[in-house]
Amino acid sequence: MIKVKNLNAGYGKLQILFDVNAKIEKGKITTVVGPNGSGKSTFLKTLFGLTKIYSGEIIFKDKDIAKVPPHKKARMKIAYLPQTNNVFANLTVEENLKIAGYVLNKDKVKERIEIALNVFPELKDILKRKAGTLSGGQRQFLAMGMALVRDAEVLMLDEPTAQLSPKLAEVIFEKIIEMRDNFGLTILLVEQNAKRALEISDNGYMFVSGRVAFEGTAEELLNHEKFKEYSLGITAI
Ligand SMILES: Nc1ncnc2c1ncn2[C@@H]1O[C@H](COP(=O)(O)OP(=O)(O)OP(=O)(O)O)[C@@H](O)[C@H]1O
Repeated sequence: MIKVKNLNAGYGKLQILFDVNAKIEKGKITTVVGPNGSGKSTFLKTLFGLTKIYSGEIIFKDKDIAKVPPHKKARMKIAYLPQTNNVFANLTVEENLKIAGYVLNKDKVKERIEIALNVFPELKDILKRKAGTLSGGQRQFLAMGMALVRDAEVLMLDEPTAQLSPKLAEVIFEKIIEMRDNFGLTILLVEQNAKRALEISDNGYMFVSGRVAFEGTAEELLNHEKFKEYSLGITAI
């Protein structure tokens, strides 16, 4: 679905990603893990067009979209959910859902909101609440629901379980699985909760210092000696 070729990117002159090659397969969950500061978030931002790309290609549906700006990528059904500020705080839950579907016609928006509320029934009772007053978990449900309203094909999630209780984190992981299995979404996930994230994933990448240190099926990563050491905190890699 998305093929990343020899990607070099960063912020201004500060290069963060070095020669990254990756394949994000259609209808699968791909998780990026790695130590703090290894460039995981920068990778997602780069795919969405929010950093400076020095060289390399991002192939999506046979086209190089490396230079396509974020608003056009959104129209190409690529959704990016940053860690924070992923909803409009001053608008209600309902307004957020409606705004997510602004490019669709009215009937279609209604239909998509219904679909989103079926996946996130937790939102049904809080439709009139301002998004800024929601708990972390509710906000995450809303942000993911908005991506469903938009009918996104690719969903890039930056640490969706950050600061959530283990129980709520588990609910988010279940929703991610549901979005893959029931809607065929292609999901790219960055997670601190590396072990659990890989357990629900098909494929994985381990980033170290802005480079792909190793890659494989999620199972291969989970069983990789280096990954075991890293997740046990024995080595910083
Ligand atoms: N807007 C920015 N401008 C300049 N440097 C930045 C910016 N955002 C991130 N960086 C730097 O890029 C490097 C990689 O950060 P990034 O957030 O991509 O790592 P990460 O692997 O997602 O880390 P974490 O797990 O801590 O979120 C860090 O050194 C960080 O300080």
